[in-house]
Amino acid sequence: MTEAYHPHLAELTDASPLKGYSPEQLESTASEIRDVLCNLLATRTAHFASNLGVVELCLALHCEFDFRTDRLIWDTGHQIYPHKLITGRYHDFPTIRTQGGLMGYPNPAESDYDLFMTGHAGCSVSTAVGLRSGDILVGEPERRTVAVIGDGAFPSGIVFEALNNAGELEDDLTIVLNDNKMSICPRVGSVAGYLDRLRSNPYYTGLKSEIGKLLEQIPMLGDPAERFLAQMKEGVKAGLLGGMLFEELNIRYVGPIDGHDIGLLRKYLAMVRDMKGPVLLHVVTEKGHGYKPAAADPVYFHTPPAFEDRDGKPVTRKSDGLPAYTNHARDAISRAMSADGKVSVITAAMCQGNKLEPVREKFPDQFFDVGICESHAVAFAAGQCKSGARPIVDIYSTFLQRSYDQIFQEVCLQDLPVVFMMDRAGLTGPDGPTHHGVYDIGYMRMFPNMVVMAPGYAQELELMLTAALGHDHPCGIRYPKTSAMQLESEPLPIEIGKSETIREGDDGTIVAFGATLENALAAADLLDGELSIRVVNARFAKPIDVDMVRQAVTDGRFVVTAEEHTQVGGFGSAFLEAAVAERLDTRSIHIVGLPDRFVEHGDRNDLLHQCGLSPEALADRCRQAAKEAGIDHVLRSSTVSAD
Ligand SMILES: Cc1ncc(C[n+]2csc(CCOP(=O)(O)OP(=O)(O)O)c2C)c(N)n1
Ligand SMILES: CC(=O)[C@@H](O)[C@H](O)COP(=O)(O)O
Ligand SMILES: [Mg+2]
Repeated sequence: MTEAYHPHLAELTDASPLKGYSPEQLESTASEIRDVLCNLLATRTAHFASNLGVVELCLALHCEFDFRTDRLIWDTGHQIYPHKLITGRYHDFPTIRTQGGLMGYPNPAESDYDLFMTGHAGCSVSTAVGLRSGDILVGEPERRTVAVIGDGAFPSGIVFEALNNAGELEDDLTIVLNDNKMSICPRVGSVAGYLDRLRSNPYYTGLKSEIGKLLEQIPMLGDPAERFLAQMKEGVKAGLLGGMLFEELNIRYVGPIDGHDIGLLRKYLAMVRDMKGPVLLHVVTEKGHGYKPAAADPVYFHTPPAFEDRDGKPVTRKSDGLPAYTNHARDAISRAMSADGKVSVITAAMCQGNKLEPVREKFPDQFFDVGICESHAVAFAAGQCKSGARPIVDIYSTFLQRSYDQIFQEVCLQDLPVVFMMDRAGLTGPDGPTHHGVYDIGYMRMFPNMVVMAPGYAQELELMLTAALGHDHPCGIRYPKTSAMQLESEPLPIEIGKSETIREGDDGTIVAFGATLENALAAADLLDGELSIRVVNARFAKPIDVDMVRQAVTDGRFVVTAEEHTQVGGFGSAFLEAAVAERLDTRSIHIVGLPDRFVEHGDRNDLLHQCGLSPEALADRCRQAAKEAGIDHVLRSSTVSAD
């Protein structure tokens, strides 16, 4: 990056100099930040529109607070780039979202300015209330606390749990609601409607204080009338001044104010900073502000593919490759909804990520976007199911973790046939540990009645969805963020609890669960001439195909299980449990999955290789297993070469 173009950013080893910047210098710094963001998107996919929208807010916050001691939590954390740029990470910024480089989310390991590594929406107010309470407990009440939460994250249920607590504790707290009318798609729900009404109120330019003064002048009459009038006055005041929802929860409401006017932001941040108790400052911003194409299409520019800007026109490099599993899932869901009007699809604010926009248009009555409210999404699906509908819950594996108790109580305990499409199951790559979906086999297979399956290739996904919709119990189907292999041969029909052998072999077996099948087949090809490897497409983690387990352990000399999931409690564990139940010799079983640690962000294929799941790594694991099993594969290869 050329520092000459970003002189202010280049000098900011921390944010403290900002307090001495003139308005002109702050505006220049804002321009430098936007220039860096555009440069980044020329190199790789990243969060773009959200970051463009908080540039002024970020600068104003760091002018009015000192976050070397004060507390700042950015909800979700995808809009953290300006914060990183002004807190000493400008020079490292080109490494963002690459392995070993900066994370694309807050990361305490990078800077004391980052307090929590986050990527899941909705928790900022809770952690901020906790930070404030903790600072008081440890005798550091001088530390101020700020949570910045977007209007998409705001309806998350946990936010109202936090407001409920904050209103009672009455600890000093600043909540900045960044309202840009957008989640990833346009925001949904009645909270969105309420915020629209608040936005329609005149900007907080002092007019409200005039109204307040006017109301105070209304004369009080006798007792009964006085009480009525007092209530009416409060009602009129709240109605005129807005924010009644918050004021009623004992959270002071201030706003809405223009979130791109640094001077105005500073004025009101200074005001709310010194107010007693919890205060919500409603800030109105434009997602994508400062780059016209992003402001015009903030959905596309939420995390756009890398693009070159040519005279204000973004030109994206053409993406090649086979359609992603997500495309096949969307098409299968669409066909299922077309075939049966009782089939619904429920997304939790990920219509774009789930590629469901065409489904939303084609089946408006069967499509439900509940916002970033995954717990509600699952309980809502259970309710639909109970009524005889057939809901498909289309939620990323990692975000579905938020619904753990509803999957247990509202779905599995009731044995309701909800279908869970767990997208992004596996390593998501640059998004890193907050987004890797690597625990779902573990958390889903523990519940009685649940079926857990995974397609190993494109055609299998629709077969599995059809089987799930025809199954009268809960089902989870997991698939990763990658293109889907096309299988040349005709797939076997799906039979619950049955696997399929894709390739025969005598020395050992790779049992692949899900999309790892592609690399397992490639590994077997690499071993041709050395080892004869059988490859099984497991299809089910629960119920696991016990006959397959028995055959794999007894026919060959070793078994390698492969899954894009933590080794702890995943498919390999299920395989072992079945082998033990069958009293098989488990010494020949090798489990390949993710290690019991948080896998960092990076290129997905690099991470797969480092975790032993690339074709090369799986082939090496088979060589090691063969050696342990006493198969002298080197001899075999020399035998082969002797022919
Ligand atoms: C629990 C959870 N569900 C879904 C997501 C996916 N997600 C990331 S950002 C986003 C939209 C956030 O909207 P908002 O809070 O308004 O922030 P903005 O991008 O508008 O600044 C969503 C749905 C997530 N990060 N966490
Ligand atoms: C911040 C967030 O959670 C989303 O923007 C997420 O990064 C989207 O992931 P995909 O790009 O895989 O849809
Ligand atoms: Mg928003």
